[in-house]
Amino acid sequence: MKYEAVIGLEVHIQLKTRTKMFTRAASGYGHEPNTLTDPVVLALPGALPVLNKAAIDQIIRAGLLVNCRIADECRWDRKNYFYPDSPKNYQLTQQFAPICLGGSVEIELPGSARNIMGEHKTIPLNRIHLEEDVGKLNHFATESLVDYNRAGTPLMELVTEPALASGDEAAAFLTILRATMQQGGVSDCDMEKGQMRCDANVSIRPVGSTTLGTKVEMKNLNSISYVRDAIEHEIKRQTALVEKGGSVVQETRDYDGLTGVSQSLRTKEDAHDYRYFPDPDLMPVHVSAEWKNSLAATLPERPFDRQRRLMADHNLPYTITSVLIWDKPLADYYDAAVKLAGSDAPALAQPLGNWITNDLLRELGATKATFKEAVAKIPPAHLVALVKLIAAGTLTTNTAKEVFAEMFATGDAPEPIADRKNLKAVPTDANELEQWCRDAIAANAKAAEEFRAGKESAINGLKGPVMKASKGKANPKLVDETLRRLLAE
Ligand SMILES: Nc1ncnc2c1ncn2[C@@H]1O[C@H](COP(=O)(O)OP(=O)(O)OP(=O)(O)O)[C@@H](O)[C@H]1O
Ligand SMILES: [Mg+2]
Ligand SMILES: [Mg+2]
Repeated sequence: MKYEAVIGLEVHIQLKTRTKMFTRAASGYGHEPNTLTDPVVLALPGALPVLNKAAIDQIIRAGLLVNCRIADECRWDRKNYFYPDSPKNYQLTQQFAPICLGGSVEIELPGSARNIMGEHKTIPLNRIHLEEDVGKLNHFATESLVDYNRAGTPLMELVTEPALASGDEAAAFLTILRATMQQGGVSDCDMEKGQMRCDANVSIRPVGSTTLGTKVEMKNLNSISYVRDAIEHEIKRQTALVEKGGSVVQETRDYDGLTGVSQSLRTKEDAHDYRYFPDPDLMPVHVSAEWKNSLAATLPERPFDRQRRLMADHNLPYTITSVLIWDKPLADYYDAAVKLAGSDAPALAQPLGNWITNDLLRELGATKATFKEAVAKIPPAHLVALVKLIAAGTLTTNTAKEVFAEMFATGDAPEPIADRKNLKAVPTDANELEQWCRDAIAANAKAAEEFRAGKESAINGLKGPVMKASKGKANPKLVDETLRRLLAE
């Protein structure tokens, strides 16, 4: 029998807010242990929570970015359990009335080659709710110490429907989700800092079956490639088990990304009973249409929407757009440049894309400069000016590269650089140019003949001698035009 995998993800993302969810204590990472605390975070007797509106703003923005319906009202529940990372023995969450309902995420699967767009699929979501993060246990040789700095940080939990089919799909999902939330300013989603964490639920079923198999939840997956590996590993483990006549037991497993080995953490028998109940200290939150709309107005274009627009409006190839859309400042730079190109945009849109995704990024990599520093050196207007000089034939691709390097080094505009380095094609006397062209045709009768017979590339054999006669200073565009005119005579 053939089996297929069914996967559902639970993704926790820390929301970017200045302070914690129910108190004024600061949110942050990398501080001295237990310095970002106060009586509310530590759950000292008598401390009462006060909701941070910024956390609700952020989760509404997150929900709108992934097409959720925003509930008119959401409420708070206590999820009760004892563990030393939680100072108050319960976690505030939204079990029964979450703020974001449904929704979907568009993913792109890997294409057949790097330069070919992969298939797009829509993954339905179940909900997104808000909860508070817990503290962190640090284990040493003989003791464990708890750091409550993370406790109380606003944390969204996004839950997908069981609708993904492979580790690759899960990786594609997390990749676009991370970019969308980063670009929307919802979170930095740095997985190494624990700002984005994922649990993967995996089951298998016979191909064609519509009922779900028993799921296993894989926890502690702290990179996208570990999620992909853990899922593939778990699909193999379950398939082998079932093929041997065994059956999958519902359990939580821990996957070690370094060794690629998983082990059972707990099975269904000791599954938690969290004794959820409404929190008596917090009021329900009402979300008005005005509140929602004002947040919707602050959202950026989503990456795949942007890609479709760039391809449709500027005829950009997939290879260029698939570099731009993952990096908002880079794509914004491109948009700014095209806007400045004005009526020349149709001709310059693609060269601009090439210069940004090839030359600018190469220079960034080579100099280890930040993008901000690069933009300070080469503002979009300077790049547009450079591309215009090439289009006009004043610079050749080669001389433009030299100018570009100097632009990056000095922050100067291209024109003065081309002047002082004497790189501009010199406006040649039309008669002189025509004479050089006539000489080249006469001296290379064979190439001329071939061109006239339809061999387009033969004209290059005539351009060389003309450029040589001009000592490299002739305007290549004019040379091309003049040669064609004379050859047509
Ligand atoms: N049979 C199944 N096979 C694969 N995935 C499943 C299956 N049934 C449910 N899932 C997925 O498991 C996840 C369940 O997450 P949810 O947060 O609702 O519950 P939970 O894991 O029990 O709760 P907790 O937040 O306490 O871990 C969802 O992503 C869902 O799509
Ligand atoms: Mg969950
Ligand atoms: Mg779970």
